[in-house]
Amino acid sequence: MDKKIEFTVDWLKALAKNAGATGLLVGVSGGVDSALTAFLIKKAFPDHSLGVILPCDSNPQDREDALTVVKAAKLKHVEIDLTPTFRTLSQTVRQELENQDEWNGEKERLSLANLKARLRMSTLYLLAQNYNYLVVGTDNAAEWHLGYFTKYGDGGVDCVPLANLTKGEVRRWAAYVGVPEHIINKAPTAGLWPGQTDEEEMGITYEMVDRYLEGKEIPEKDRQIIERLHKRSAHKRQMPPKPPVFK
Ligand SMILES: Nc1ncnc2c1ncn2[C@@H]1O[C@H](COP(=O)(O)OP(=O)(O)OC[C@H]2O[C@@H]([n+]3cccc(C(=O)O)c3)[C@H](O)[C@@H]2O)[C@@H](O)[C@H]1O
Ligand SMILES: Nc1ncnc2c1ncn2[C@@H]1O[C@H](COP(=O)(O)OP(=O)(O)OP(=O)(O)O)[C@@H](O)[C@H]1O
Ligand SMILES: [Mg+2]
Repeated sequence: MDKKIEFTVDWLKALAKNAGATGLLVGVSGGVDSALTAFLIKKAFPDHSLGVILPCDSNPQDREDALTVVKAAKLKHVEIDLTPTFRTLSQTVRQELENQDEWNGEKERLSLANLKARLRMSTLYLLAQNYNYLVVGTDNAAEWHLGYFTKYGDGGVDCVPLANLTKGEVRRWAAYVGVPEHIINKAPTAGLWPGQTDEEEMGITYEMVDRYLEGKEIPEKDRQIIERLHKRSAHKRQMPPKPPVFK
């Protein structure tokens, strides 16, 4: 594991160097994926790495956990509360569409959740240019394969160092580098609405997705869920399509 971690840290260093960037930053949520990423960027750039805590109508415990992570990683951090921005923008759009009787209440939870992820992305890029850093993503292999991320939200990043790691591997690497145990054992959540958990929303457990990605046998119904989510999210793993040249 030591060698694999070193390989990933070297990869991050080379990526930044080739881009002319002087360091790396990551949004730190209090979950294990960003915790591991926080430790990796600190290893890559001990003096030029930044953790960014971005509460957005969030559970206050997430902020506490994020502070625990940056402290454990000895990572410099900034905190920017996006709650007022989120409320202003969402209420402005909602009011305008309600005036035209076009606000889709059924889509409200998801559309506003994705807005939170995209406000975080915009904030991370503002900071990235300020510091001349790259934005490091936190998607693991399961999230990447299923498309369980917001397009141009948490999916809008400069690199995805954990994209080959199953959730189990993320937890093992996290334990190895020193992420606090209660962060590793938390139920994975996007934290986009109260009570949200990844496994409930995806309709499948990480254990099953990991087994599938490792080429092991899984029940047929789970395989179907994975393949349906993978197919449906193909557009998120590609550049936007353009029409063929008209002749
Ligand atoms: N075939 C296609 N070709 C090109 N574009 C296509 C498309 N189908 C949809 N689209 C576009 O994509 C949009 C839908 O994609 P998107 O906006 O991502 O939205 P969607 O996939 O519906 O939702 C994002 C999911 O990721 C989860 N999430 C988000 C953020 C963080 C985390 C976490 O684990 O922390 C999880 C979130 O809870 C939710 O389940 C559509 O509104 C449309 O604009
Ligand atoms: N409150 C937040 N502050 C800063 N970044 C955040 C916040 N919430 C989410 N993010 C960013 O969005 C990413 C996607 O969240 P995701 O839930 O997949 O990862 P995680 O919280 O690190 O781990 P887990 O999946 O186990 O909850 C986070 O890793 C982080 O980079
Ligand atoms: Mg999370």
